[in-house]
Amino acid sequence: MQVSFESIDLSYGGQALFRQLDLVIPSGQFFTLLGPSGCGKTALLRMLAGFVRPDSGRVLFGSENVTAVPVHRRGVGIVFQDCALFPDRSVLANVAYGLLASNVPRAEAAERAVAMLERVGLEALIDRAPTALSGGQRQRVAMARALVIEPKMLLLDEPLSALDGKLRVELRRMIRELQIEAGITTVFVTHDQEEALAMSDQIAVMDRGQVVQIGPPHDIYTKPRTAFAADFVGNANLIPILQELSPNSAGVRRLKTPAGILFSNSDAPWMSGALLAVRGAEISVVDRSPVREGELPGVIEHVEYRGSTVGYTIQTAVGPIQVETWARQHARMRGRGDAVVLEMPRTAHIVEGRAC
Ligand SMILES: Nc1ncnc2c1ncn2[C@@H]1O[C@H](COP(=O)(O)OP(=O)(O)OP(=O)(O)O)[C@@H](O)[C@H]1O
Repeated sequence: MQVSFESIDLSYGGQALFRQLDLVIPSGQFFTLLGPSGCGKTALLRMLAGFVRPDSGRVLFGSENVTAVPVHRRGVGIVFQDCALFPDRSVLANVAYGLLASNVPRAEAAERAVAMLERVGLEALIDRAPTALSGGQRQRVAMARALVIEPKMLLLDEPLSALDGKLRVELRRMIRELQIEAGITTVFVTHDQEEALAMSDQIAVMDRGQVVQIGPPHDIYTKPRTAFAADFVGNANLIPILQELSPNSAGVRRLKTPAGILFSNSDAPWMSGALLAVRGAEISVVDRSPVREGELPGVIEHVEYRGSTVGYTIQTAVGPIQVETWARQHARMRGRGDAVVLEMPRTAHIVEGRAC
């Protein structure tokens, strides 16, 4: 089912959060609202659930206007960060609850709840109370409870943020598999860019009540439109562009920056105030002199060994540049104070100004 927001206005205490916001979430997609705290992602999700009504504008499920339809009549499954399970009922009773509330016969409700609990790997724990489960297990119960009612849409409000590293990765995979199996339109709220990139069909990047870019993860990462999107999704180095010069003989764009001439294959237009967004993982650290076009000299200020990668902060004429290199076993690690040259990638993308 396609979901749309049409000309939404919403203010809190006289402060406008959304002004004429339009957004379409295509049917069957895993669609992520990604942005920093306070940008309005939860408010949009709550509008879909029916907990919040816009001051004006419409929320549509398919072609049906649901703006005034209450929560319990919207037919959506919701998973919150804190699960919100009934603590005094068993896992099975928690999952069967929604079915019984919509008058599914008891035996059928139990059968469907058990099948769903098997699907999330909890069949051995159906008699336990939620208080006797781990955080990850509780989120599995919450997913089972949301999906067992065969909702029209699944809403996920930072469901993984209370969990730690490995478990998060395991659960995000399970959630994505369940979503693909059910083919259900899913709206996922997160401020974690890696989670958004790993799970989504499409990501809407939000900044202060506005959707600044929508696209598949690869497009958002490789072709951010604004400095905000480039920096929020994947921590780009942002370098001011003073002027565009004539391309080199291979047709690669040449951009004048305060630290010399850099290259870019970006198809985005250059305009005053534009920045060059360069991913740290695409920069090579080399020893070379003299420095050529497309390179930046610098001095290593900070080194972070991270196991599979090494992060360097390198001071240059355009300020500190973050670089991430693979830490292969025999690769030479450089040290603080080393003078180096940065080979800047042609994949650097031109973005509109204003960082986070
Ligand atoms: N019930 C409310 N009353 C007043 N202001 C509110 C209310 N709900 C949200 N806001 C404000 O609206 C803005 C957006 O809130 P929202 O919860 O949607 O942000 P968010 O992007 O989900 O952030 P977070 O990641 O911190 O949850 C915030 O500035 C918040 O303070």
